[in-house]
Amino acid sequence: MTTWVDATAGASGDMLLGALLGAGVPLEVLRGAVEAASPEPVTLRVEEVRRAGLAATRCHVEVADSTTHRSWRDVRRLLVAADLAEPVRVAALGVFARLATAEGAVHGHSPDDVTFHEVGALDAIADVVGVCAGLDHLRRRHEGPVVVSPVAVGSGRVGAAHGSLPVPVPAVVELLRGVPSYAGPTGAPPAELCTPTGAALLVSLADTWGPQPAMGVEAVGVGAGGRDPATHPNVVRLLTGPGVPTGPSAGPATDPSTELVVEANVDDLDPRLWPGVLAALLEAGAADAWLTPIVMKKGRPAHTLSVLVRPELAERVRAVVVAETTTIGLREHPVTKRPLPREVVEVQVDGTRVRVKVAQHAGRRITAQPEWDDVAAAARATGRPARAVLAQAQALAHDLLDERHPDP
Ligand SMILES: O=C([S-])c1cc(C(=O)S)c[n+]([C@@H]2O[C@H](COP(=O)(O)O)[C@@H](O)[C@H]2O)c1
Ligand code: NI
Repeated sequence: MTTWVDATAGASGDMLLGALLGAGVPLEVLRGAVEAASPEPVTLRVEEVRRAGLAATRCHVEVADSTTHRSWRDVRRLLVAADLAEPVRVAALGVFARLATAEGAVHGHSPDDVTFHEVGALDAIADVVGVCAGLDHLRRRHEGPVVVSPVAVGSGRVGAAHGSLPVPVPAVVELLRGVPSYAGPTGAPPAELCTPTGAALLVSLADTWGPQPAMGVEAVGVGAGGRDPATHPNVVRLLTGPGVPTGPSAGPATDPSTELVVEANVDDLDPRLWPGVLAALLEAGAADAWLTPIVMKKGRPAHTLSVLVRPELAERVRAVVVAETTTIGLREHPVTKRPLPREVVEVQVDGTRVRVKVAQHAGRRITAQPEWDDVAAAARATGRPARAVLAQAQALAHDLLDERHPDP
């Protein structure tokens, strides 16, 4: 599943929240994460609005007036202690680390000494945690890359704590180093189109940058900004749907695609580190990562580490292999991947959600495999044996799909 974020009218935290809601993320997912991370009450209020004639979703982040200034250390402590799903916590920490590094660079401080005021108030915590939770929700159902368009940053000047700042504001310039950005829609009045929080979210979420890739769009979210200039719709759009291979083999999403296998033979890594290496590679976007025991040159017992990855995510995988193992070189070869058509459905086993991956061949359902992490969680929650949960989830998925698409 591909996600494309259209930031050609700019981006801010609340615009991204609106886009995620419009693309089908339940408000409760965002509220749950925001409430878990906020030290003071925060309300998310949703309103259907128009921007230059386009229907859009406005997410208002409402917080009580507060004079509390929080440093990056304070925000980090809040996020580490919050009752958040681990991937959401890691993503939110990454976004705030980028903000702190950018603010530190601009003001000449170390990131740890950065005090957020405008950028670090409660609404920014809500924006960051809410967007990370919303994207995590989409990705749990559908793995796949996030592609972000070139970012419109705006022009002119904006009032901030330091007086009037030039647009793009200095923190945005730092955050968007090396990624495509430009002033924005022709004829747009001078304004700040991309805020530091919006920029930090975009660079953290993006796997790659560019125009909409070939994809079969299914869900569309249109997130409204606060202003409504007549020159262009002040919105972020978020599109999701299956990626479609292009080029000579273009066809449906399940056509063969070319991926890379990145490999290294390693004989000198503490074996207790391997499980963490494999987990970090999957976290970085690898489709699979595995070890094969081998006997290497000089009769040394060793492992071949193999990682299957889409080309656009290969750079992240290379960085993880080099950082997490002792290898000083990599081998790579292209492979053809032939995925069967599949979808993920959700069933409830004794009130606990279990995702089931259902694959087809020649137009018929051939497997329905519950996600093991969900089965283990449901077994823990219910006290039932995991194999009973697994069998029930499988049967429920077949029942659900029989109702939806009865076999001819
Ligand atoms: O508060 C600070 S230090 C601050 C720095 C900068 C720099 O670019 S440096 C910019 N701003 C402005 O604050 C508001 C709020 O930003 P959010 O990301 O929290 O929405 C925005 O106008 C920034 O340009 C503040
Ligand atoms: Ni600043």
